[in-house]
Amino acid sequence: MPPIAPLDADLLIEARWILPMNEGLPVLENHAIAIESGRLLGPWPIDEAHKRVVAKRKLRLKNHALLPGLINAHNHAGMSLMRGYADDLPLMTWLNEHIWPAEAAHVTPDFVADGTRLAMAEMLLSGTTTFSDMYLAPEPVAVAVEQFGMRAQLCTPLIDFPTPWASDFSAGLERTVALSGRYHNHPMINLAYGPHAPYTVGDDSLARLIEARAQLGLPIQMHVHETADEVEQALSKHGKRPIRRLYEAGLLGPHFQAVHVTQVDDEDLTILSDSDTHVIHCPQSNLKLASGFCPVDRLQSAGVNVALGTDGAASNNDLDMFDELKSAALIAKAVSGDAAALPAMAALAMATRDGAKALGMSQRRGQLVEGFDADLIAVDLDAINTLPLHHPASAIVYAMHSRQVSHVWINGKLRVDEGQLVDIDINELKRMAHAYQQTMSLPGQPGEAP
Ligand SMILES: CSC[C@H]1O[C@@H](n2cnc3c(O)ncnc32)[C@H](O)[C@@H]1O
Ligand SMILES: [Zn+2]
Repeated sequence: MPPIAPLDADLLIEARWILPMNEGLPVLENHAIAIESGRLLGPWPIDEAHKRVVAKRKLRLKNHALLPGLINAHNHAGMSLMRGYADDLPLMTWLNEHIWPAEAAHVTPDFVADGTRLAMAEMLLSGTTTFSDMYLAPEPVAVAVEQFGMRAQLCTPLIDFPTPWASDFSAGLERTVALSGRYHNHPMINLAYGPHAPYTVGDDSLARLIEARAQLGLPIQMHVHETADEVEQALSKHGKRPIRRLYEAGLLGPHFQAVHVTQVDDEDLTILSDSDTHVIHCPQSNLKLASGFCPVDRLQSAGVNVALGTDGAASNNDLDMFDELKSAALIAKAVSGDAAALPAMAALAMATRDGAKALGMSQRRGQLVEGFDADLIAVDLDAINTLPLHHPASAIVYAMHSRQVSHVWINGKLRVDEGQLVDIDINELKRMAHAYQQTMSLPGQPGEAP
């Protein structure tokens, strides 16, 4: 047998554990993985890796686990500047009386860019490499995403009333065409349509969206069945539940990402499963707005792909996907009455492989396997709260804190090194957030008697 020619690599990472999140691969112990030109090589046992790879640099992470970068499948990144702005309210009061008036008063393209930069710093430090965003000015978000070196699906805001972005739904569709021309085949940015919700998008607009999609073929992300009230009001207004209305309009399918989905009857379940529609679960936002509980176990048992998102920082109030996946795992057990529901590996899959599937990226992201994009993170498990360590997935999901994220690579580039952002001035971001705190100060807060 002729000797195998060694492979060149930019970096070889040795780790105590690797969680490839591939259905055929177990958790690997004392393995190494390499990065070459933004792609992954390996993984192999450490000894074999040294024989196979000639690397420009090597990194030894002896107490760490490597896993795919987390995928936050639903966010409104610009809303980070509204963190804590209107707490302890139900969804429609929160939106109608607080958030939409605040957006009308404060949201400009600069506000969206600044809020997105703050959000991306928080997401990078807590291990997110890809996020989906639906907010009021996708153009400055795209510029900020390129600056920070993250990956994003940008959902263009489409709603039946004027926004700072577009005068109406049709104008939003036209701007989507322009944006998709600019970012077609972009390595870091994907576009999607972001019709806001069934209660803000009428039947005419749904029909226009279907016509428009026939040309661009983009995915669609929409808030759907967020609360019981939404479903009841739709029954009075349209005589059918929103999932049936969207299905009859011809909108559902493997390109459709339904966010929240706390209300699911048997017919909804059949529609979602038969149409291969994806569900994006946002457990902490649903808890905080008292919106309800997404029946993750029932959906997954019916074959529905469920991804995970934080929603915006105004309803969460953070963008920490490790925190989110722990909440998802615990709530799934309580809601189904089954402690075996959503075990640790399945919760991690929701935040990685299943997120990639929902966003149409599963051929290249969400797993640590040869040829996939080098979007990966290291977590240091040698901490008081993760010892003793019987199983890395258990430690990561049930005990770890996101401050244990030590390294983040996206497209092979180091974005977090030893827990610090690379090439991003965190103090400048803090000063910017403080400045918005002054200009957006709320009457009577803080310190006002309750
Ligand atoms: C059209 S841009 C997005 C729009 O959505 C609003 N929003 C933020 N969080 C939620 C939520 O949980 N349900 C419904 N709408 C939400 C946001 O404020 C923007 O106006
Ligand atoms: Zn949302």
